[in-house]
Amino acid sequence: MRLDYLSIFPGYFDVLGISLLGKAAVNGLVDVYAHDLRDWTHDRHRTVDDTPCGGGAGMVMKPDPWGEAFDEIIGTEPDPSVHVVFPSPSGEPFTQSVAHDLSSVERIVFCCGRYEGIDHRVIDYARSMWTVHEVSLGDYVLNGGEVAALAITEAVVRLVPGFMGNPQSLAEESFSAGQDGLLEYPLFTRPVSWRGLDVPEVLMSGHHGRIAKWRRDESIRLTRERRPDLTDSDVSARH
Ligand SMILES: COC(=O)c1cc2cc(CO)sc2[nH]1
Repeated sequence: MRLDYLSIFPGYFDVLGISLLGKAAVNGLVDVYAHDLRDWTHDRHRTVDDTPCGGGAGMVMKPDPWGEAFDEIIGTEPDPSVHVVFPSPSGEPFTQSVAHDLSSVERIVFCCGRYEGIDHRVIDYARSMWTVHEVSLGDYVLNGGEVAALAITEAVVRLVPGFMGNPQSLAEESFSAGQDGLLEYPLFTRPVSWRGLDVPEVLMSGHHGRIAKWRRDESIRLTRERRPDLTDSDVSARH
């Protein structure tokens, strides 16, 4: 998998050389390239923004540098196998399902906006050439797309076959298919007693059936308490 990042702050992506992602990059599972959008400007100030047409506060990212960067980094011919991701507060929700879909593609280009956002024609042009995902991580404001791109990257790359040491750990996570859309149950390890707090006895019983039931019940309880939106009618009936 090749990952490209287009940003006026490419340094954000130095972190991808660390930990698991670093290992994946080393063993050739993932190739990471960060690019400074200003490399495709031609004026002395390396200008990437301008005032919004129609007025309004702030600045908008000019389309020209993006187009020239696309030409050099991706190419000038349409190719639906290239997936271009625009993190955006007005995007579609980024979910584990989207992460799963992206984990099997060969190439992802992340376009990180700053200022008030990117001239919309950049997104329209990208849609005419590649497979585009405008995705939101949630209903909150960031100053740019870089942090969102890092979060999306981690969610996607950890699902790439061969990336995680123990694939079984993927199966039991919140939001993974195996959990029926429920939140993950509470986790415990040794010591059994810690600062007057004990591991639930059932988890030390060695009784696998009782342990599985306790975990399921906890997942249902947590989901009902914290994420009623996830417990739609038939799911709650099933539990
Ligand atoms: C100029 O701001 C951006 O490009 C921008 C991208 C994103 C993604 C967010 C979380 O979904 S908030 C946000 N702002």
